[in-house]
Amino acid sequence: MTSYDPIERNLSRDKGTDPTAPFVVVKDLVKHYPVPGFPRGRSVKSVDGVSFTIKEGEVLGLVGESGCGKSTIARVLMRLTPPTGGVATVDARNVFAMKGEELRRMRRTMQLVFQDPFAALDPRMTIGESMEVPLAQHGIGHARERRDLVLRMLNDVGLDASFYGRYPKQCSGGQLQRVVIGRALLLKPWFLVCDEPTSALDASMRTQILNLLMDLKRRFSLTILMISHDLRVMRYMCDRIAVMYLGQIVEVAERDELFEHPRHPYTRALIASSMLEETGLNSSAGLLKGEAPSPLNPPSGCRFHTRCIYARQACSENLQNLLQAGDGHSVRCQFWEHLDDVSQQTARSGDDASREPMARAMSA
Ligand SMILES: Nc1ncnc2c1ncn2[C@@H]1O[C@H](COP(=O)(O)OP(=O)(O)OP(=O)(O)O)[C@@H](O)[C@H]1O
Repeated sequence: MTSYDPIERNLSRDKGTDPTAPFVVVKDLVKHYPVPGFPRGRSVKSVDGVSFTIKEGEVLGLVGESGCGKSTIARVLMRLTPPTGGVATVDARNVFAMKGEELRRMRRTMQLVFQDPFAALDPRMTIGESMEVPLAQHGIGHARERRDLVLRMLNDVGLDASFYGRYPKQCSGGQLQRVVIGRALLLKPWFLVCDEPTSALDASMRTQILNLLMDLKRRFSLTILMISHDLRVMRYMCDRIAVMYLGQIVEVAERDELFEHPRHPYTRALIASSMLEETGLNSSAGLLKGEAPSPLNPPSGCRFHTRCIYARQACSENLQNLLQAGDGHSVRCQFWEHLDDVSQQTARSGDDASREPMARAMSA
């Protein structure tokens, strides 16, 4: 067993990496799940050509409706399931090419925090035992040292030493999420992927856990990919936000830029929906036409065109690329520059009641 060196992480980060390069680079990521019983080539296109970067110390948000592929990106990045295509590098190391000892070390530096802390912990093990498992798996410290590290980490995540001997059923959801976050941080990761870390918690707990994550990010110098369907979480936590729709990113921008000048109709609908929800109005009324199409057979052209109130004929015909829209803003909509005019006309005309809530929310 090697003794645990808390600065080992920083030493290995310094080896020959360009400090100005993005820390995480994901390029053309594809994950298709074959459908059993269907002819070859028929597959669920869960992630279909996703690219993004994350700077060191940055929190990038990934937001979109349920089923758009957010968790799949997390699982592929963590090597829990193989990609169908694309490249991902973390600290200039090709994550998908790693094998053996290199892969084992990579797993230590990239950690995933899941949505449901109850499912993430073994109910038969005490909190202390569960937290010590990854330390033992990675050969960190002796039994006594591991116990000390866990007790220190419990304190770091705001729990007292009595939690060491408790079982999960003796803890609340918020306390268990603190345990799960602490367990991930014990391995001193560089990169934390948080997949809906607060969606199983009530509103007051949610804020506490988000505050804790922000505090730990600073203290542990973390780079974070924050996954959520909740734009309020994104606004609170993230430096930049990528919006996903049906396996693709439709817009990426700095947080304030995204909320103040959303350029993709889907982002606009999501923001309007979130604002209506906050004011207690029916958040789904009139904002998006119909249901999201199946990822088994995504629409041609712009995938959002079947639900877009601004869609034109060309939207179903042309393959959409992510275009630079200025100010570090990228958008996958060829008509984005006209959208402000169109929303104003829609708000003025008032001829379609179903569009009014969106127009009102947009101009608020
Ligand atoms: N193992 C699998 N086999 C087949 N299809 C899958 C598999 N895992 C996910 N999918 C499909 O891939 C699509 C994306 O799922 P994913 O869980 O990544 O979405 P999500 O945005 O994270 O949604 P949620 O927030 O509900 O988890 C969905 O249509 C889902 O049914």
